[in-house]
Amino acid sequence: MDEPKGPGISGYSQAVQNASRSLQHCLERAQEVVPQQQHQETPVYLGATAGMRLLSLDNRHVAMEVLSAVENKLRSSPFNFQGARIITGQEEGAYGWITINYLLGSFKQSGWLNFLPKLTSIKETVGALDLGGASTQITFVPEQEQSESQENSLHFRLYGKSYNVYTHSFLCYGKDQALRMKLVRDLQNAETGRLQDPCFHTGYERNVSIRDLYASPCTANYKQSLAFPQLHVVGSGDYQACQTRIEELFNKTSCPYSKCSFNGIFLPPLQGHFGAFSAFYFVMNFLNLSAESSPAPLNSAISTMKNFCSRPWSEVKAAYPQVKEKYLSEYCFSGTYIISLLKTGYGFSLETWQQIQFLGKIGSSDAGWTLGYMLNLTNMIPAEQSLMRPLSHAGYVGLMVLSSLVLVGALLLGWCIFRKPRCLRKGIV
Ligand SMILES: Nc1nc2c(ncn2[C@@H]2O[C@H](COP(=O)(O)OP(=O)(O)OP(=O)(O)O)[C@@H](O)[C@H]2O)c(=O)[nH]1
Repeated sequence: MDEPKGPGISGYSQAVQNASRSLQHCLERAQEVVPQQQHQETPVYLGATAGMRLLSLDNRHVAMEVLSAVENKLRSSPFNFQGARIITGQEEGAYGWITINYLLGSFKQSGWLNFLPKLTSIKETVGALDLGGASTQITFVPEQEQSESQENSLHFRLYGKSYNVYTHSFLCYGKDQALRMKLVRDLQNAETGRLQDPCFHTGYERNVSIRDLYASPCTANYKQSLAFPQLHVVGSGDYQACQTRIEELFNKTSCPYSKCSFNGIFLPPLQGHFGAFSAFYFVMNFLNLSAESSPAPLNSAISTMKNFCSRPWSEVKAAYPQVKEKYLSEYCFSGTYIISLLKTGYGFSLETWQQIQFLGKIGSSDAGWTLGYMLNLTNMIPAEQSLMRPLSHAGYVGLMVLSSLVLVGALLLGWCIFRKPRCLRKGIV
């Protein structure tokens, strides 16, 4: 779910209306895709993510109202509605990891092997990097089984194999909330309502309501009374300066563990390949930095960003008339944020950057937490590997013929024994 607007009845009712509209759209689409005779038996679950976690922190009552409005709508749909809830950051990380490894066939060493040769030639599971609007998750199987931080460790038993998984969800570090956090930090030194921002293109201007900016729990701590009600953001298109400001969001000063990502959060050494999806993919794909076979090296990603951020807004707008202005205007910030998060936040190096693959879909399925959520709720992934290997078509036909022969033989034997004792005497059997 996209993040809700800040407090104030109008902001919240707007959020409820938006949620209701998106849901209506989803339901209409689902009714087209699922054959009508299967509507009643098709289970529907709703999981809400960090936008709703933030709303719940800010105003639990309103968050529950939003959920119950959504529930009512789903209950009146023709589908078999099973429940709506806000999932935790840990769950979001875990389900994203389950989704991509399920689709890549890492649990059973089969699946969409031909679609992603780089990731699917790997025998181990693949780590998951998810970037939303309000939170971001990193999940992978570290080399060391013992975790220094229990709150970051999960244990799964899937298809007869045990997995000790590291996961962390950074609330407020989704790209929309990160932009808000950057803006309120920039505002701390501002004397007027005009802010020069290197993360937007030159010639780009945007007004941001100060009230909205401080409305999120991610920015509330920075709240100060300002003489102006609006912030006037003016782009200056400078990747390096933008990166410097973004990096201030990652506090690397103290770490109570042997190794941390940022803000004192434990992070074991990065291990193996990673699939990066959701906004990681939307942004890197737009910037042509997501090629499946060989994603651009970190250095070329940085030069692409330098070049892109320095382009005047009028030129960018003219070059991409089909892209929504909200997304287009923020690609400079978002691309820079992604590089900083991966490099400075998580510590990907020039070498380990090459282990990341930006994924939109795997086969025909979206990479994201939702499939993993459904697989879990519908018990589609067994804890133990089935002892019987599934039969091939030829094996199945052979088995059917053999069973038929045994059945006929048994009937014949029964008939001989109970009805025609002379069969035995004549030595038929
Ligand atoms: N460029 C681009 N951005 C998109 C698109 N769809 C969504 N986004 C943005 O990508 C970010 C992630 O969106 P979602 O994947 O819906 O994630 P979310 O529900 O906000 O995730 P949480 O933070 O966990 O709540 C948000 O900032 C969206 O505004 C798209 O088609 N193109």
